[in-house]
Amino acid sequence: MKRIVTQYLRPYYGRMLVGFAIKFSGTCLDLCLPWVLARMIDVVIPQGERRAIFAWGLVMLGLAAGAAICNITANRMAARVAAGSTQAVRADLFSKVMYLSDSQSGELGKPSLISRLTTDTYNVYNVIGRVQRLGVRAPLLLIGGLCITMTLDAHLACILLAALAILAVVVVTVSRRSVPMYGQLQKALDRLVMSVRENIAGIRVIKALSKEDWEKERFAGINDQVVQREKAAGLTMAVINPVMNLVLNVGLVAVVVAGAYRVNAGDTEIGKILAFLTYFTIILNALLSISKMIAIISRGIASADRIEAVLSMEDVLPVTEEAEGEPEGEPSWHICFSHVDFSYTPGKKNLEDISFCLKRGETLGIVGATGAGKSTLLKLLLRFYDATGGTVRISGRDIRSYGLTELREKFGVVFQNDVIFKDSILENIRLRRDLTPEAVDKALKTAQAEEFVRGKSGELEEALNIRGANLSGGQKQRLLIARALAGAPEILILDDSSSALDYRTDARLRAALARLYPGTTKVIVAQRVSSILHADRILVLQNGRAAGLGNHEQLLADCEVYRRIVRSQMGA
Ligand SMILES: Nc1ncnc2c1ncn2[C@@H]1O[C@H](COP(=O)(O)OP(=O)(O)OP(=O)(O)O)[C@@H](O)[C@H]1O
Repeated sequence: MKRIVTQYLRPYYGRMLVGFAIKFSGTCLDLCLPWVLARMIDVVIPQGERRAIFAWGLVMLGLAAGAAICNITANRMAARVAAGSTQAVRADLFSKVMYLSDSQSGELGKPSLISRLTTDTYNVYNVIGRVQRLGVRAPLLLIGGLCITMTLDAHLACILLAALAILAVVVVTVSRRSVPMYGQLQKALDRLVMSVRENIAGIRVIKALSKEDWEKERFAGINDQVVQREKAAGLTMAVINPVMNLVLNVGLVAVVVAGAYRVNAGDTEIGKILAFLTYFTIILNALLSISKMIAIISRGIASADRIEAVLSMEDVLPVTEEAEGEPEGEPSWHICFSHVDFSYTPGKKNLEDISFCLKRGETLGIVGATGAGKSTLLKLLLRFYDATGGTVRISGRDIRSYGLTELREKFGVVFQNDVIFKDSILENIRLRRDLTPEAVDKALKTAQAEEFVRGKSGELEEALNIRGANLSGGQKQRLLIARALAGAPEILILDDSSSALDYRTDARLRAALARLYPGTTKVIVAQRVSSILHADRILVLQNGRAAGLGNHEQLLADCEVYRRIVRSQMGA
């Protein structure tokens, strides 16, 4: 919570101080009202002077109106501060999430990141608002009310103190039990979000394998856990209100009975008893508000800690100077991997001693069995991860010496199962970039997407469904390739992204790429040998190691793994 208070609330310190002062004034006015009422009944009305009664009536009206104006003003200021500061927290958290490395977001988990951005920021909003609205008011009503009741009638105040003690014990006991319960509930909700996300994303697979019942059972288990925890927390909290009402009513009866005796004995007056009853209600409600505030604060602190854990994550991909004494790479090579090793987890090398270089405009094809490390190699090139050994260079410079934005601007990328947004075809290609219509047309033409885009309605403005649900697999791939090409990238990366194209379209795509983007260096991962057959260099990966590097003919002559792949796909 420290960072929220010192960083995000700092711009609002002044406004919050003014808000607290206004709230303080409004609460003081509220506290004066019952005292003035007592004076009216005990002193002013018995004197029978109309003007005095009228004047005191006006005082009461003024107090009530002043209190209302102050409280409304302070509450509105509080709402603005809570909304403004939470907006800043959410914006920073969102941009931090955008820049987290793959390993960091994998460690936290996507569902947890989603709840940090949604539920947790909402909890923080609630705390900031609630503390401003009640942080001054409730304690002031409690302490101020107690002081006034002491001066009104110390004997009756003892009844109030006894009721307060009982209520304090109940509130503390219940809060101690319920606060950890809400923590547990939040964790169960995280699991629920994760399950929903997985199920919705994989709904087709679930249907295809007729696993609906199994998934329903699994979901019911998680749902049940949420319900149990909600119930446990709810049932515990359910004690507070009825006990509070019971204590309040018994206390009021005791005050009325004791008060009646004292009025009869001439020790006090009716007005004071009436004022006392009002203070009694005010004080017990203040205590209840404080207990609720404590519950909201503890939930908010847990949420703020989860948010701060993300915000304070170290940058694991810092930009470095070129290492001292390290020879600059040969700038005539556009991309150069030199003895690159990489492990996702210590102890197991997922890539080992990978070396290859490409000139500007050349094409590298990468083939290998599933899990051989093809996508991992691309992730190192894009610097989603840093190599654990060796160097990756672009234009002779270690990629770690580029700023991440500068580096990634060089690329046009299509990953496996990339995302189509719920937007028009044009926006899906442009992605808020400042592209000329000619660049978009050229990309569409190269990606062989023009005919189906124009064929659909002739309009690039046509809206697409979320995840491109109204497109076929091949159409989606062509659109994604057009998106990657539209920015005229220095390097084009295609990760198994023409697999859904028929052979003729795939061949036309390769020919157009060579003709229209001759200066773009292409790195193409493909399961189909035909897609990379004509590449200047082909890297054959096997269990993270290079089993062969060369063009098609060289590999056919020298590389048994490649020969096997070709034989299995194209026959002898
Ligand atoms: N985030 C990750 N954390 C840990 N291990 C991973 C991670 N991603 C991939 N791996 C492992 O690294 C190895 C290489 O994976 P990679 O995705 O690079 O294979 P690939 O050749 O692209 O496979 P495919 O053709 O199936 O896409 C695999 O053994 C995989 O289990």
